[in-house]
Amino acid sequence: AINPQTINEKFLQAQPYSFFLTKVSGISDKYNNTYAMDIKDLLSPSMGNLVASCQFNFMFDIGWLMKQYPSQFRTKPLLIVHGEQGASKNALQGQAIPYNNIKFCQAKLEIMYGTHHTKMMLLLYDNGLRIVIHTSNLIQQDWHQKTQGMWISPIFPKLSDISKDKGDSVTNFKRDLLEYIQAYKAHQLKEWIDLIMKHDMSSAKVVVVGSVPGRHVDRSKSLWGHMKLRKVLYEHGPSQETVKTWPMIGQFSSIGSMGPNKENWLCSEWKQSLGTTKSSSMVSSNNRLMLIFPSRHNVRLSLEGYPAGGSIPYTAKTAQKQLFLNDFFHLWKSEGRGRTRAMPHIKSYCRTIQDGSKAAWFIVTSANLSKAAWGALEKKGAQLMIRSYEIGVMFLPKFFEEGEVFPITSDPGIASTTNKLLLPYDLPPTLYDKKDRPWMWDIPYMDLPDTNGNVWCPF
Ligand SMILES: CC(C)c1cccc2c(O)c(C(=O)O)cnc12
Repeated sequence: AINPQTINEKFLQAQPYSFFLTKVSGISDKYNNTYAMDIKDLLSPSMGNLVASCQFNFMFDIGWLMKQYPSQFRTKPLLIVHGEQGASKNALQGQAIPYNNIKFCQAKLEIMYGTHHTKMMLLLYDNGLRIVIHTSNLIQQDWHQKTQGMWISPIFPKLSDISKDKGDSVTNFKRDLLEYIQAYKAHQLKEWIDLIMKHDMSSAKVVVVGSVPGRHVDRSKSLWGHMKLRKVLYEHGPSQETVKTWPMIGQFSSIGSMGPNKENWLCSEWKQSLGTTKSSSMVSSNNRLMLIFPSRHNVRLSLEGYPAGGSIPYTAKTAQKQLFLNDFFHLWKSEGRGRTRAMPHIKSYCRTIQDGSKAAWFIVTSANLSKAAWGALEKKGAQLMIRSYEIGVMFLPKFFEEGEVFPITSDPGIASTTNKLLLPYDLPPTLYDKKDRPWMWDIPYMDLPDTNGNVWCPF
């Protein structure tokens, strides 16, 4: 169906990638009726008869979240996995006082500046278990007028009790998901770990790419962050031959401090990981790295206006320390998806041929462009230091029987009649003009009004 009418038709149309954007209010329905889901769709009875759920996230509006569940599911057990401490932990728990079905699990954050960014739903139904890995906070504004991404798993059926099968897929999705959740070492997660173990995830076609805080050494160094990406590309990536001239693209909604020049981290270890190919991790430094990040005018002219920048927390202080990034910045443009004015909160990474017709791989993740999220090598590369919890999924052609590369498009009409992977933004990316500047959320913009006629005074 070109224009699916039901949630199930929408879900089926987006297979086998099952990569969706969130619904955006204020744009033509045609951009929301396909390859897009609202949170109410995800929690709808059409997706399954909910028995219990677990919500991993960073920001929560519990009252709003409960209203997104259909009324008959609002009393089902709900575990909230968060990273709050002290007073903000008490405030979060205070939000849930009216709901006796809600329990909490506090993810430990023992390294400074770490955050619990991971956004994931575990949805237990009477006939199986569904996993959603996404980029939206559980607050109304994150599902209103932003570009957000999600991967929705099929319903994984229960393993038959006598089954000796581990129920994993060729991408080791189940092993990696379990390893990620076990890394929390939280007793509140034990029942969900046991549930995951009891389900057959052999149909999962994506690879988990997660980050867990710590100083990871030896075998653990390649379990997380950009070193996991490097390992996956070394084992399952494109051949050096195929992609040697192909640029790498990073797209994100915040940026960390990465040293005074590109050789400190961005174009050394991080770019080396993105540039890894099958059985070769020689860094082809002449490959272009393109960074898609909203400019000041992208934000000003967005559906939300300057307030969209409240979710794009790049500070002038950090920007000032890394002006080399200005050569890499490209505008947020999503005409194909009708979302040029829906500011990105999605984070995605890929490697594509210059004309944007093919991709060697694609990742949707909670991870912004930061050492905290992807990790930084220390002790002469012997350890990978990660500050935050993150999770994303990687799409590799070989696991979708697509040969070595994906045909890609950013036009839903083309995607619905072909088997192309539908990207969230237009390709090739558009370089900033000379006078364009990246959005910074902590400086005033008084010279030009935004969509709503307002200026921005962040003091
Ligand atoms: C500076 C921090 C607190 C911040 C501000 C605004 C939006 C943020 C956000 O959306 C995330 C996230 O989604 O993980 C994480 N930190 C965010």
